[in-house]
Amino acid sequence: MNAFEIIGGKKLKGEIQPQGAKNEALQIIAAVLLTDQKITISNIPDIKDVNKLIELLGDMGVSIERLSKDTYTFEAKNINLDFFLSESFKAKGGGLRGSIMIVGPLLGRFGTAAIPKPGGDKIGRRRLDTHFLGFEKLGAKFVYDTKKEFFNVDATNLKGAYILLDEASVTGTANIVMAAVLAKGTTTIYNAACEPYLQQLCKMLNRMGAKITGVGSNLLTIEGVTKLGGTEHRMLPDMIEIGSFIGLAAMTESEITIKNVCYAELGVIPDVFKKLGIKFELRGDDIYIPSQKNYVIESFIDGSMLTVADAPWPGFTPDLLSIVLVVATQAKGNVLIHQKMFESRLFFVDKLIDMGAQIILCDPHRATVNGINKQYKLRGISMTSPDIRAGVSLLIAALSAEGKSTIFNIEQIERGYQDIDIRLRALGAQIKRVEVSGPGH
Ligand SMILES: CC(=O)N[C@H]1[C@@H](OP(=O)(O)OP(=O)(O)OC[C@H]2O[C@@H](n3ccc(=O)[nH]c3=O)[C@H](O)[C@@H]2O)O[C@H](CO)[C@@H](O)[C@@H]1O
Ligand SMILES: C=C(OP(=O)(O)O)C(=O)O
Repeated sequence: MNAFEIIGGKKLKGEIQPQGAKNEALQIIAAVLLTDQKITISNIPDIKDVNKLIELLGDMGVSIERLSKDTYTFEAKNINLDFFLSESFKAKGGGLRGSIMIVGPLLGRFGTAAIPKPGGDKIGRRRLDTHFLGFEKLGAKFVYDTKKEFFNVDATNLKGAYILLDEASVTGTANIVMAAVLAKGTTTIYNAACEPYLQQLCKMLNRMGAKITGVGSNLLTIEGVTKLGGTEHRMLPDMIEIGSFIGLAAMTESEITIKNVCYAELGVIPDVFKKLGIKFELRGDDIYIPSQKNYVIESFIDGSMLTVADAPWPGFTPDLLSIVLVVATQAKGNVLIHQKMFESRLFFVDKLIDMGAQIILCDPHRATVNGINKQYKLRGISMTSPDIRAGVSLLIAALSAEGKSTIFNIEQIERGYQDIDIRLRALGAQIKRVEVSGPGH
């Protein structure tokens, strides 16, 4: 096991390039199963979750060639459907959330699919009803083996249908879209998730020959086709990394330029950080954040306390709420953080309280942060990262804190952030990776 040792309290300076988007990569890479033609994908982040999915596809028979650090070709000519019965599939498929998205393409192309209950962060119940109810509407039958925690799905003939999703699930929408593109007839998906990564998926599928309209809205219409072909695709920069770096700059009073952010795709993310009082400017397509000692949280127009809550896109992504929370601890003013989607994503605040932050955890979904306006610095402690975004929030807290912090369980962070220690050191951070034995603190 590895840990990060951080000596905090240093200002950072320089430029940082966000990696390709993790959650886009998982959708896009699963989509290569929809065709026997070659697909070239670039700006793929070199992170644990993505590499696990690529390995899984390789095990299933996809020919994979790595052209450079971030560019691969995939050719899903000969897929070994018997692989689903293997123990190896059970172990690897269950290792990440994104593996669930192989079901839609397999169902669309081969009429059958299986998947162990997928992994991902333990941040509350993470049900899959939307996925399987959608497949059912398209004519598939699914069986869930509760003992083995295994889903089997079969469909001799997928047929287009009207599907009103029970919730705007991101991976659920991606999965149903990927099944529907090869179904017979027209599928309409209402209450579809519509975030940029899903738009990217739909655009790529259209380049492969799919007929999807309504991209970017919550009403998608898909006219099924019989075959899809190859294409090339480039991943967007990771918006969660971009938000994380804005937060990092503010907490550590650093002057940082985040390069090539595709600003138009960031939705309300920049505005939420502005509401925390953080100043930055757009220079070309870079976000420039000057070193700033203090930042003051805005109130609502009527003078009431700011609430930052998550919502399906174009609302604010839940994946950045932990970052907003940590950044607010050093702001001037108060904010209510309302994590509506996930039930257990705020349980890392005890570590921030240990570091000296003033936070009241009101209930599993809400925390009130009393920003201390940098009257004193947080103090370094030893802590364990419970999930990917909490992990990065703790990392940001540690970089701003006085003294030494140790963060255990950094595998959680590294499933989504590429070479994070190396990139932070390039900005002047004192962070080093150390090997530890035992589970940590
Ligand atoms: C691999 C991947 O892409 N993971 C992302 C994906 O997960 P994932 O696709 O698994 O998340 P879903 O969109 O299905 O749902 C996330 C949670 O929000 C709840 N929910 C969802 C929609 C809704 O309208 N109301 C509601 O309450 C769900 O019950 C669930 O608890 O989207 C989540 C929500 O943006 C992100 O946190 C994850 O990082
Ligand atoms: C929760 C996340 O990922 P996953 O859905 O893969 O667990 C995340 O990216 O913040």
